[in-house]
Amino acid sequence: MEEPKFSVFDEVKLKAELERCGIKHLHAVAIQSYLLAHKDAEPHEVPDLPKAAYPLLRSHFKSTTSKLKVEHFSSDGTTVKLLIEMQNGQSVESVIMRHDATAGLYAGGPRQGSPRATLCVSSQVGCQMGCTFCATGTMGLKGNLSAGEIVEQLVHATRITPIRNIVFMGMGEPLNNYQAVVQAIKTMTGHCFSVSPSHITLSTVGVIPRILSLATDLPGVNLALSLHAPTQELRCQIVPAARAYNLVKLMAAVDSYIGASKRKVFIEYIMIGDVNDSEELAHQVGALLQDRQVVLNLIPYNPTLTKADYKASREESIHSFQKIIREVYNVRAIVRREMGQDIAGACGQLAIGEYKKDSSHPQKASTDLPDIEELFTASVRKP
Ligand SMILES: C[S@@+](CC[C@H](N)C(=O)[O-])C[C@H]1O[C@@H](n2cnc3c(N)ncnc32)[C@H](O)[C@@H]1O
Ligand code: SF4
Repeated sequence: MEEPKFSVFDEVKLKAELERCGIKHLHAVAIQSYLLAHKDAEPHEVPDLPKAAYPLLRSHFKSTTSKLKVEHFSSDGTTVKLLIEMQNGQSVESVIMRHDATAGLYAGGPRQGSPRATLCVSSQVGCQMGCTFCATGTMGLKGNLSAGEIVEQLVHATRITPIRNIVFMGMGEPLNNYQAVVQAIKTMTGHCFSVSPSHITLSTVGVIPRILSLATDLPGVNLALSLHAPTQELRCQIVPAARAYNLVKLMAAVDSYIGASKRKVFIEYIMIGDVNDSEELAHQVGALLQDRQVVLNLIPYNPTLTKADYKASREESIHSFQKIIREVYNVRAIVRREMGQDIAGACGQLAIGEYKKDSSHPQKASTDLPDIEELFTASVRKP
């Protein structure tokens, strides 16, 4: 079998290989930048690159180790889902959401700055946490992505449209692939991509020991906690990982994170009809979150092919839940507008193969990409 190549967007590996050849670190950035701009470049085309690097890079010098296979467009033209195949044959999905059409996104806040897009990246193939409402959870864990493979999702997306915000809310639990995620974020915020740390949000189901190290390892990056229930008992029913990570300890970890990072934390709460959306639970959520530096995001449940017989909360239930939390407990609470549901590209709908929700929507091969305006209006223009 062919030896796997390392991704040149895995900065740590690239620098180590260059160092072995006695070549300076700064060339790593030159190589990455050139490959970002020139998909099919050759080593000798990179300006000022020492000749000694050519043989080393020739074997690794593909713009990406992964391939963009398919894009799906949402019918309203705001969302594009990318299917990306790794060199080992496994695939993940990433989703681009057009920022100026997005309300309630985390990183960078809604409608700020230029109309750039938000990219939702995957950190694992599948996920071992098994949340009862999540399509990715039904897959189990198939593998971890390398730092380079995580960054390459940004490379593919950037070739389609400039990306302003990145959310780790695709497939996988980022804190279960900690080293690779930390390394990937360092590369994304480094000289080649220059994404602002405050425009990156990492979402976790609550892996306590890693939450505690995040403030030190990724200062300036936003944290979102998928809470979904205000009591240990209910949380265990819908989020199996809660059995290992007790709610009292989890909230203590969030407090430590807020203290160390001096940043507010986003709390995600999926709204499942007749499961966790009663007024009584709204009071419990309010009581749990009041006096903490948090913003609550209520996420209407997106239909998935999980075993559980869930339905989305009714709109009235979501609004009375939100009202109680805001007005009785003075906690900031936002209802997140979901994008890309019709292409199974919304939160929790990402899955591969037989785990996938059917989507009979416009698809396109990876070659011949349209420009950005065409891309985002392609589906609405179709007859
Ligand atoms: C897919 S997860 C990935 C990040 C991380 N594993 C986590 O759970 O936070 C991103 C967000 O999607 C939410 N989610 C999962 N399944 C969902 C569904 N069916 N409908 C709405 N949101 C869902 C999760 O709760 C989480 O807040
Ligand atoms: S919600 Fe997050 S942690 Fe839970 S199964 Fe899905 S990806 Fe994994």
